[in-house]
Amino acid sequence: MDILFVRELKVQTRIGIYDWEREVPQTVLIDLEIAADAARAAASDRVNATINYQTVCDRIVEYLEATETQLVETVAETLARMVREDFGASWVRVSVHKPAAVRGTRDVGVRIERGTLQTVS
Ligand SMILES: Nc1nc2c(c(=O)[nH]1)N=C([C@H](O)[C@@H](O)CO)CN2
Repeated sequence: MDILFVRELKVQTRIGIYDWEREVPQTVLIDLEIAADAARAAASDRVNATINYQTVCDRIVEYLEATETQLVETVAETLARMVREDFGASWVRVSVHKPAAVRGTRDVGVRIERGTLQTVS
């Protein structure tokens, strides 16, 4: 199976386990890997034959800018469900990074995989 990817989509969202943390939006970075049939898309050279990664990014930004959550896990699960249910992906890997959220680190976060990645023999 082929993979569409998005690296370091930068979004402002209210996130954190402390009330003070969610008073102002902070930056999160989203990485996505989405199973998609690149050969089918290439055969027609039409974006409607595949998942439009611009549309996926727009949806994620719209959602996260409007929402408030405590955990990076909640964001990851929500985005994984969105990509699978709304965009028809059979498998997705989602990483949510919080840069500089913990002193002494570059970033912290979570990476999850949901669905089934079909391999072609
Ligand atoms: N497993 C998690 N641990 C923590 C999270 C989280 O989202 N998942 N969040 C925090 C704080 O919000 C942190 O980013 C700043 O202290 C701590 N632990």
